[in-house]
Amino acid sequence: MSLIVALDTHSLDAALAIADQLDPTLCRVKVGKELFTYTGPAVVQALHARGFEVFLDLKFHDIPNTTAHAVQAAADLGVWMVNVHASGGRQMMQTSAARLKQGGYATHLIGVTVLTSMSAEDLLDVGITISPAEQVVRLAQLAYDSGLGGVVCSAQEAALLRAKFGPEFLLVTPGIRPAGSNADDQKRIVTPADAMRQGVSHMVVGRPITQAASPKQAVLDILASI
Ligand SMILES: O=c1ccn([C@@H]2O[C@H](COP(=O)(O)O)[C@@H](O)[C@H]2O)c(=O)[nH]1
Repeated sequence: MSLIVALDTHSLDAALAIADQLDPTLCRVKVGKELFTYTGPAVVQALHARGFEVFLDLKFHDIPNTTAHAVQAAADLGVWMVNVHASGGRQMMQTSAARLKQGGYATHLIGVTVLTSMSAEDLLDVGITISPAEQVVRLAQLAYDSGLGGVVCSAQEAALLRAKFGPEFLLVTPGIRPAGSNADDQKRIVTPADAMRQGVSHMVVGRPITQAASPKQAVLDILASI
């Protein structure tokens, strides 16, 4: 199991101020839509220069051709991991996975299942009448069949997916909250220790680390708790 710190900040300087308190041998970092939209590839290059492996969390969701080219563009930046929305469908995921394979890229491609900010009620609003866990399994199966190496899900669904897809399938889980910390906008939350027990491969933690008085100590505390 490894830790990924979500650097959700509004500038290169703000992101690097946090990254410079972290140890690339203890965690990876995640660059998401906010930071990447402000900085572009410069932040990825700066993080690589500091020795971090980067998960570029842009959650691509478009027609197959566009998505596959975007995935390749991410891989050309040398990122460790990139993702697409599994709800973009089989052809979109297959085309993207094939592009990485043909290009010989080492970048991991994973599929977002159901956002950890969504509950059963939220799914109903968008016309999905099954539970979050059932929808996660459905989309994870599609991602698996389409040749992706793993999924983004909540650790609440991790044990189910681990049993179904085996030890190599990557289970990347945001919505991690150390006991007693604020859930913020996350709805399917799990503590680091429980996530570990459920068999996740990578846990993603943002605000509990980036907004801590000492991000470095917050990382150490999470690692000590698992
Ligand atoms: O289902 C998902 C997919 C992605 N995320 C991203 O993870 C981090 C979580 O940050 P916290 O501050 O720990 O809540 C954030 O960058 C999200 O964009 C997610 O939360 N859920």
